[in-house]
Amino acid sequence: MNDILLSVSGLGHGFDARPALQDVSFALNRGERVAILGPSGCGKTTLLRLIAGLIPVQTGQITLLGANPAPGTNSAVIFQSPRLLPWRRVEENISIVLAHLPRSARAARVAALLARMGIAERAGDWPDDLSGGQRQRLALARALAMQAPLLLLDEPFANLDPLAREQMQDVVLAQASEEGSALIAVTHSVDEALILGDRILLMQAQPGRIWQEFLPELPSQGSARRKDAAFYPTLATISEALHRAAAP
Ligand SMILES: Nc1ncnc2c1ncn2[C@@H]1O[C@H](COP(=O)(O)OP(=O)(O)OP(=O)(O)O)[C@@H](O)[C@H]1O
Repeated sequence: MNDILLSVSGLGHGFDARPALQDVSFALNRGERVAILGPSGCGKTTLLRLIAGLIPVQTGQITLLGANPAPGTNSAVIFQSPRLLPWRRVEENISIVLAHLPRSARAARVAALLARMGIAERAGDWPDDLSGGQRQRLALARALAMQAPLLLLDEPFANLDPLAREQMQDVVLAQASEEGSALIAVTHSVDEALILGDRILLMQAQPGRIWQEFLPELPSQGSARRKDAAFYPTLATISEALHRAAAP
């Protein structure tokens, strides 16, 4: 049974009359995970920002179904750089999005998220005193704290070392599963697309559009997928398609 959360239809976007996206349409079910893969400049970030409501829609329609009427509560975006509040301590950077909870529930939730991210002992520190990787973990914790039905990831693991990247991918996937959140992950990496997505939309540039869709059959979840027999053959097939998508 389909339970559609997001519908994107005939979406187009231009900057200074230069087309960045053209006729992008897809739907996303509740709890579904989609990776958006494509060469540099094909409009992945623009698509994500439109879905997040960070830039206004010019052409086409984006509908979040059954959305909470309070603005900003239906999706949580995680960017490549952390975008923290440097004048708030680590724990306050998370509790600020939990103002609707009673104080004790808020504290428990902040503590649980910091522990899950492996930065519990930094709760009382300033963000500027954290390492780059720890700051990104905090940004992930803050986005997950929102318990939004839709998580939007714009390469948030790109600046992490490979081990931390794998850990954070798995934490985000586990948390999304527990909350029943759907996920759209923008990435340049076929490996990351296969780890995060159950469905992969491959885009082409000039103008940015969806070119191919892949539904890899990988029984495991998260980084454990690398052990599935189909993982590397699927990676090879999609890498080849990505090269063709990027060809002039
Ligand atoms: N604010 C802006 N003003 C003008 N042009 C923009 C703006 N944002 C994006 N563009 C242009 O729109 C196109 C798509 O950009 P976008 O950042 O969405 O691509 P992308 O696929 O995310 O790229 P990358 O993988 O390199 O991050 C590019 O040609 C880019 O130069």
